[in-house]
Amino acid sequence: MSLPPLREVIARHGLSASKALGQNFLLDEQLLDRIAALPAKLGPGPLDGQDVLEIGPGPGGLTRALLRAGARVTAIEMDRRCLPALAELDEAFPGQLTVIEGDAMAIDHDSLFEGPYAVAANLPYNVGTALFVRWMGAESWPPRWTSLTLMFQQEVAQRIVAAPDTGAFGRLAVLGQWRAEARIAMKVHRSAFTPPPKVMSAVVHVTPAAAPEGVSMRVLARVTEAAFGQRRKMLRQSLKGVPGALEALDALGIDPSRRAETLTIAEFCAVAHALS
Ligand SMILES: C[S@@+](CC[C@H](N)C(=O)[O-])C[C@H]1O[C@@H](n2cnc3c(N)ncnc32)[C@H](O)[C@@H]1O
Repeated sequence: MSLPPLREVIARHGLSASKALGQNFLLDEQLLDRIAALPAKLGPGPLDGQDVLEIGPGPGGLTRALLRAGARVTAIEMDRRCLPALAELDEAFPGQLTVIEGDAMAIDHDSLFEGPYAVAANLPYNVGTALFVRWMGAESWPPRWTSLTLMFQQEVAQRIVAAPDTGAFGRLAVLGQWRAEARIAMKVHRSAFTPPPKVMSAVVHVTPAAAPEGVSMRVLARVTEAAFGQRRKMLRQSLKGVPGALEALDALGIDPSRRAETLTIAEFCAVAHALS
């Protein structure tokens, strides 16, 4: 069925963008359909008939693209002004949409679904990074989510997919890549948003991969936090406060005069394995 243009939905429901809620809306439906198609293109597969968690649907641009792709969408939105617009989508796609009013940071996402689910979101920067850390930091692996399709500021997206020996390589890269495939699937110009943000954006697509044996997430987080907390220092200095870390470097033949950003993710995992 044909839906009214998003611009009209926003005007009719008085959804002036709130800065405090990080609202920059996407209105280009072709772009939104391309984002919703990423799980089909890059894995794990088409969304048709699948459960999808969307955070921050706002006026529902990405939501309608996900619904068009045949997904069963559970959407968490903090701004109650958006609920009537989302109710219209529920009418247009009966039985496919559940809207939860609330703060996505305060909700246990796994408890919303009986089985696996994909995640899709265009989120404000601070909440997006915090949720990413939470999704990637799960103690048990593979996680219940099957993919993450997330809009970030381009600079954050680059930190997530960064390779060693680059300025962008740090804790987010290790977190995003040590047991997952993370890539920039699409760059999105700031002019695609209403209102346009100051910086460019990019969609990151993540699928879980096998976790290396015997590496504890907690220990890996401790090591990367210490190493990148003083990224300009040599490891012998930055890892001094992590019990056993310097001995682990020695046993693994990792030169302690190297700096954190020169270590590969496999080397970080080897250090964490030795300490786990
Ligand atoms: C960048 S806008 C994107 C809106 C829409 N998905 C789009 O692409 O046009 C971010 C949305 O997230 C919502 N939001 C912000 N913080 C949130 C939170 N902690 N939990 C749930 N929704 C949140 C905002 O109200 C807003 O609707």
